[in-house]
Amino acid sequence: MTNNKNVLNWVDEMVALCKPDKVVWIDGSKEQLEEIRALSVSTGEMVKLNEEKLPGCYIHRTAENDVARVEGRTFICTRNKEDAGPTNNWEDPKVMYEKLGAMFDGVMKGRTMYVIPYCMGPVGSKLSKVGVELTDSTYVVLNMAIMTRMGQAAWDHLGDESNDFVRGLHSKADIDEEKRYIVHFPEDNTIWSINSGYGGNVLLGKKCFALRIASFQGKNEGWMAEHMLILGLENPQGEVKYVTAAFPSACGKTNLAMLIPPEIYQQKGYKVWTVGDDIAWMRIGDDGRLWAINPENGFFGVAPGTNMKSNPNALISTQKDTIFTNVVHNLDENTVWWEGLDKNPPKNALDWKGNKWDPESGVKGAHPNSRFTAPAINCPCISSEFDNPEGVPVTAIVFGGRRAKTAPLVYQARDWEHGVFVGSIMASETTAAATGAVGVVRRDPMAMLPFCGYHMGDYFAHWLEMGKKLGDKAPKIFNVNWFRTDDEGHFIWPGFGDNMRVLEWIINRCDGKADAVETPIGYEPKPEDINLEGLDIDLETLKGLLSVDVDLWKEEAKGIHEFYGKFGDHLPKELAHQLEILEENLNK
Ligand SMILES: Nc1nc2c(ncn2[C@@H]2O[C@H](COP(=O)(O)OP(=O)(O)O)[C@@H](O)[C@H]2O)c(=O)[nH]1
Ligand SMILES: C=C(OP(=O)(O)O)C(=O)O
Ligand SMILES: [Mn+2]
Repeated sequence: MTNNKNVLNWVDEMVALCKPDKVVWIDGSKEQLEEIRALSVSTGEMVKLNEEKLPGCYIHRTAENDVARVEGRTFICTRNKEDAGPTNNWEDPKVMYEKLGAMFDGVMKGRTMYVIPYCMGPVGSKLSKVGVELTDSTYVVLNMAIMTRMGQAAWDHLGDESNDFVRGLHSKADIDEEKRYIVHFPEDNTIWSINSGYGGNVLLGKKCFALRIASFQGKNEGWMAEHMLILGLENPQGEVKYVTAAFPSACGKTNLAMLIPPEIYQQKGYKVWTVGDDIAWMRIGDDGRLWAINPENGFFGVAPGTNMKSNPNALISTQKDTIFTNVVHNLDENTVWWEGLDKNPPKNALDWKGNKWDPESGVKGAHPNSRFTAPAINCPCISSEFDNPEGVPVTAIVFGGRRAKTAPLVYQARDWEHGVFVGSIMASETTAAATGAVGVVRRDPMAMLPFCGYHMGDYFAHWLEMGKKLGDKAPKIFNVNWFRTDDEGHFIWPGFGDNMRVLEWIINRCDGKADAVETPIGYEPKPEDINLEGLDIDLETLKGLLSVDVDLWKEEAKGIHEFYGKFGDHLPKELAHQLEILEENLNK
């Protein structure tokens, strides 16, 4: 399938280490994938769902202790500890290779090793990169087949000589949490993942390659790998402007990427097109603008809360050729269910643990981080530019997170440098996407805290550097918060489709068509410039959503000082200066 010696030698080496009984090279053909599906049904790894209602769909359950990313067991192994920075777990690569080498030794005895070639990004694009994942899990093969452009095309993209591919090794040997490791060796383009079967830990093209390894490559090669959705907003004249947005895991990327505008906007002819829902790779184009591609080929979305009202495009995307993980299995219909799908939980069903489930019991049927893996081509609003090797030009970059108070509905950075500051001080409540407490506010710069493959201070410097190169062609930078709550803890802003009203202001700002007011933290809309037509939110409530509480922000500034302190002399002086400006503004 490939004559690339770099690939062949490395596969030989890993086969010698893992000692599988059999090695199967994945060509991505329909026949081969169908065989693997049948195999995975025969071993109980997956259950085939109702072919009439959910054609080509399967359900899978992970182990109960293996349902989310494990940040405490995720490592960046650079030769110098300093290069991994204060926000990553680190170990000496030699020590880690030895330790994990012992765990991988013979781990695939009696098992099959699958060799998965995949291309991140459109095949043939200058922005795309190849990875190879070796795994003993058919679930991984079938998910990678949805999430990436997998098979022969990837070998063709790589060519016979290139050594520029990411070497991924995964085994699901033992599900003991204490033996679980998700390890990156960015200097060797290598990822080793052992003893997990959860998507974020084992679909190595996604967070491991497309963010952690790629961010490191981007720093060295002059581009950016970001935890961002990409959407195209079409106006009534048929012009499309592209927006990227970075929100932490389970904070609304997939939903915003597939937004359906409210009725009044649809009537005027506004549309949103999805280019990507999780990851953006961005380079400066020949025209000096920033261009983005989505390196993925599918959606690994959070199931709970997805329904025909909140996100019909996502739900429709899951109606065929989809793999569901850790959702409720409706036994009468052989279909799936999750909290927030509809008001009719199935009576005869298994919960995400595989136990008989009683919807009246008060126990959740689906895991809060249960997921669907759905092909991008299923999405009714997939962009015509999805496969464009050039990508799309970015007009605006949006940061955001879950904040019950502090952050207003939307504000704009004064310039790129201030925008980098705004991204760097992002904070958000933790979610079920990673193990650990949920709802605790933590700093998560650019939504990259768990995904930056090098020193985060140097990452900020890279952002500043990109801004210098982009000059006046740089996208405008904004911050949003859909999650402000009232005194009873209810979300004030309706969110979802109505986020269109905020996007409209953002695009109008970029076009020089909307005014703004200056606040201590940046530019905000004049309340009357946010269209509230058809909403039961009055101008006073909107003013509340836009308010900047100076006392809260003074506290915030203290927190930023503390956070910045971690980065020592890696913190760019521009950001320290921006913090001074913020404090001056707050004390005015
Ligand atoms: N209140 C509110 N919740 C939202 C909004 N957008 C998404 N969510 C919820 O946030 C959770 C995660 O959303 P998702 O789009 O899957 O996040 P992702 O992991 O960043 O892609 C789901 O429970 C959504 O229903 C919004 O605008 N407002
Ligand atoms: C795949 C994941 O992504 P997200 O929640 O950002 O969609 C994850 O966090 O495991
Ligand atoms: Mn998502």
